[in-house]
Amino acid sequence: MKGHPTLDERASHCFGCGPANPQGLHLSFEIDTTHPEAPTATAHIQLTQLYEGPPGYIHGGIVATLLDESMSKLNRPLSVLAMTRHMEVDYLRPAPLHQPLTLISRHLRREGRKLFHQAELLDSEGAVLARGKGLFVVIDEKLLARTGLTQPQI
Ligand SMILES: CCCCCCCCCC(=O)SCCNC(=O)CCNC(=O)[C@H](O)C(C)(C)COP(=O)(O)OP(=O)(O)OC[C@H]1O[C@@H](n2cnc3c(N)ncnc32)[C@H](O)[C@@H]1OP(=O)(O)O
Repeated sequence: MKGHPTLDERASHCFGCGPANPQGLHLSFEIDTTHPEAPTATAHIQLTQLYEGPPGYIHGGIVATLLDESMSKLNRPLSVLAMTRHMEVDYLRPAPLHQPLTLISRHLRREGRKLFHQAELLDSEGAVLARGKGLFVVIDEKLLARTGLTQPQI
């Protein structure tokens, strides 16, 4: 795969976390590996009207994106490359724009190639606004190669 960019080199336009995407969310996560088998990822966010769905609130698709991105950040500390295979979202309360919110994900369990994660979007009082559960499937070098990428250092 010499000559092909690594995944990290191509990830800078990721809508969720890529610094080079001017229209992206620019999410930045703190990863806690105090318990290496159960890492967590936390981001502090505050979204503008660009992401509005119902008046004053975050669009539901963006809420799903936040949860998905948050869960995806658990894969590297688990030393795997994995993609979302399935996710479900509980929209518990409308998520407000212009207010500080917290995004927290945690790894639940692994069954072979299947990683089960969970993520929550919380308001400043700690109330859960949305909860996602995700199945991420570990991908191999062959799939990565089909996308023209090479393995990053993990
Ligand atoms: C490269 C890393 C990039 C990181 C960027 C992160 C961005 C944020 C995260 C994302 O949004 S990723 C983008 C959205 N996801 C995708 O585009 C993935 C598209 N799907 C695929 O490419 C393939 O489906 C995938 C590589 C994930 C898996 O394909 P496979 O053919 O290797 O696996 P398969 O579909 O057979 O499913 C694997 C296992 O999951 C099981 N499974 C599927 N759906 C299930 C379900 N709903 N519940 C429980 N198990 C389920 C399935 O039965 C099977 O179980 P077994 O291995 O035990 O046989």
